[in-house]
Amino acid sequence: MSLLVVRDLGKSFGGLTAVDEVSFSIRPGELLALIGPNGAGKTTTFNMINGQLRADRGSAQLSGHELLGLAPRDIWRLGVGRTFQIAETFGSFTALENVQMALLSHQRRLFSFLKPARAFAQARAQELLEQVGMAQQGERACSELAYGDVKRVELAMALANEPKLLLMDEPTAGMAPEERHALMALTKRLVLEQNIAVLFTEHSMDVVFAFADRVIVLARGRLIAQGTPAEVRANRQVQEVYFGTGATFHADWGGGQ
Ligand SMILES: Nc1ncnc2c1ncn2[C@@H]1O[C@H](COP(=O)(O)OP(=O)(O)OP(=O)(O)O)[C@@H](O)[C@H]1O
Repeated sequence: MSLLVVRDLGKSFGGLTAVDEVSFSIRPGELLALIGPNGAGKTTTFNMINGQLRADRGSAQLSGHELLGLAPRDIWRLGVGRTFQIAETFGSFTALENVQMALLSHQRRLFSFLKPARAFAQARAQELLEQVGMAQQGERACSELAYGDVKRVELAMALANEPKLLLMDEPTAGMAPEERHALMALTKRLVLEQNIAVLFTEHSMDVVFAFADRVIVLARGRLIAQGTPAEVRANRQVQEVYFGTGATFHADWGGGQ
């Protein structure tokens, strides 16, 4: 049973069709990678689903609820979460405080200083930090943490919203290969345990081939292939689209799984 069903999604900017009749679906517990060369329409697709960008055509239904046309906050409340980067201004806050803020915001009690809300958030924040393997570092300022650990805190913050669907835009950008794999292995374990569906974009093909359950491929706004990582890797049209565009794709071509 699909959680998110996207049908004939479309968006144009002036004369440019950025996303053209794109259809796909995701099941709970599934990691679906959205890949494609630069300018393929990945970010535009993401932003239509999370409400930041108005779609021109199509539909995106979460358990039968139409998302298109809703404000980002209402989409978030329906259970569509996203990883967001800890802004520099919050770097001075501890890991625990950052997760607490995400929790209080989820409960619509942001900056509530009522004792019960604070106590609840503190206990739950600690639990979330444990889930991402950061229980011992809760009192450290995020600005002092290693990059991979900041990413773990950001994952805990995304989970605070108890999402049904998690949108991750290049979750491993800027990370070293071992760090990338550790973060994605953790993400995979948590989403399976919590039955969350994940849609992620990723330029690193080794991550895609190692962790995605299924892959959809966009090129110039159109969905040109979908299937298992092995099917997509063997797809001639996909190989043609990527040829000469990304050294990463070719370098890591055989390195996944
Ligand atoms: N606000 C905008 N106004 C005009 N054109 C836009 C706008 N946003 C995106 N585009 C164009 O739409 C197309 C798809 O862009 P998009 O950012 O969705 O691609 P992408 O697959 O996410 O690329 P990348 O991998 O480089 O991030 C591109 O040609 C881009 O230039």
